[in-house]
Amino acid sequence: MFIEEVKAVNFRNYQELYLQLHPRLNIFVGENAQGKTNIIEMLYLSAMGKSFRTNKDQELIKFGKNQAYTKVNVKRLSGETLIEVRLDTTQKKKLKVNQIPLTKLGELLGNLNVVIFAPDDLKIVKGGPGERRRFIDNEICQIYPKYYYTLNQYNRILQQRNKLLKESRGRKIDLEIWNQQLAEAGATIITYRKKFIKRMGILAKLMHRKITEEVETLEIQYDSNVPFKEKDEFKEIVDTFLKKIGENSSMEYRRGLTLVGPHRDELVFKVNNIDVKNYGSQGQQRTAALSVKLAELELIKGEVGEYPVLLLDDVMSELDIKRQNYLINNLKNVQTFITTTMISQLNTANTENRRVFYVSQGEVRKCD
Ligand SMILES: Nc1ncnc2c1ncn2[C@@H]1O[C@H](COP(=O)(O)OP(=O)(O)OP(=O)(O)O)[C@@H](O)[C@H]1O
Repeated sequence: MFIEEVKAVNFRNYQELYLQLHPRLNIFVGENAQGKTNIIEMLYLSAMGKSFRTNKDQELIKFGKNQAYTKVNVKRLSGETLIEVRLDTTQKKKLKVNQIPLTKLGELLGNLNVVIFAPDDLKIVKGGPGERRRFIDNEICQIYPKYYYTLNQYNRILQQRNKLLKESRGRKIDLEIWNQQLAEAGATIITYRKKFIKRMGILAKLMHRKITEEVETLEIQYDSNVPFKEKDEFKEIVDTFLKKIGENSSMEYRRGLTLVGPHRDELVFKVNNIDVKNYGSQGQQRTAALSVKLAELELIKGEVGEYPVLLLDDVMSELDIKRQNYLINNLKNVQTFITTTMISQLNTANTENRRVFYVSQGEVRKCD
C-alpha cells in the first residue's frame, strides 16, 4: 500500500499542506523545528487515530486555531481508501473512512498500516517494561483490530478489580467473578502476544543477521507474568492464570493491587545471549530496535497481504552508513518516508525512485 496524496489544514505549524507523494521513497529535508516530524505525525494520526508524540489532540491544532483537518488517500491492492481526521478544541475528534463517520477509534485501525521508527523507539529496548508492552500492543492492534477491544476490556476489569482490592483494606472479599473475567481477557491478550512475539522474533533475528552481516544473533523472549507452557492454548492459560491469582491472593489484599496478569509482562532482547537492555552497547540497542521494526514490515505483509508504509523520523543520523544504505536500498517495495536535516547523509543510488521535499517554516517545496 502507499499514500498517494496528503492534505492538511491548521495541523501543527501547517496552515495548508498538500503533497503528492512518491510510491517508493519520500525524503523530507530541513533544518531543526521546521515541520518535518509534523508530517510524519500527521501520517501516523491517519493510521492510528492518535499522535505518537502526545496524547493531547489539542496540541496538534495550529496555535490560535480551533480546528484542524487532515486527509490522506491510500492506494491498496483492494482499491483506494480515503481517511479524514477532524480535530476541534471543544469537541472529540471525528474520523471518517471513505466518507463514512466512524463511531470508535478501533474502526480506523487496519485501513492504513504504518511502521514508525523514531529516536524514541530506542525505548523498546532501553526503556522500562511498560514501553515494551505498549509497543507490542500497538503492533498487534494494527494487525488484529479486535485486540484493541480486548485490551480495553482487560484494563476496565483490572481497574475495577484494583479499586475493590484497595477498598477492601486487606479484608478478604468475594472476587470470583472478577477473577474469572480478568483471567479470560488476560489469557486472550497473552495468546495474541505469544503468537505475535514468536513470529516477530524469527523475523527480527533474520533482519538482525543481515544488518550485522551475520556477526550477531538477536533473540526475543516473551517473559509472561503468567507462566504458560509453549504448547498451552487459551484454556490452559486461563487455568494457570486463576491458579496464580490463588497463590498471590494474600499479597494482593495486602497491597491492594492486582499482581497477576499481562499488565506485568516483560519482553527480553538478547544479542549473542547477552541481555541487550542492561549490557548492550548503544549501537547494539539501536540495531535491535531497528531489526524489530523491519520485522514488523514483514509481519504486517504476512497478515494483510501488502507492505505497510514505513515512517523513519530522524533516525538516519543515528545509523552508520552501512545501516543507512541497507534501509534505503533494501526496502524496494515499501513506501518509505524519511526526515533528515542533511540530504548528503543519504546515499540513494537511484534518484528516479524518490522524491525530495524541502521543509521550511511550515512550507514544503518539492525538489528536482
Ligand atoms: N500546535 C502547533 N501550532 C503551530 N506550530 C506548532 C505547533 N506544534 C508545534 N509547532 C511548531 O512546529 C515546529 C516543530 O516541527 P517538527 O517537530 O516537525 O520539527 P522538525 O522539522 O522535525 O525538527 P527536528 O529536525 O528538530 O526534529 C516548531 O517550530 C514548533 O513551534
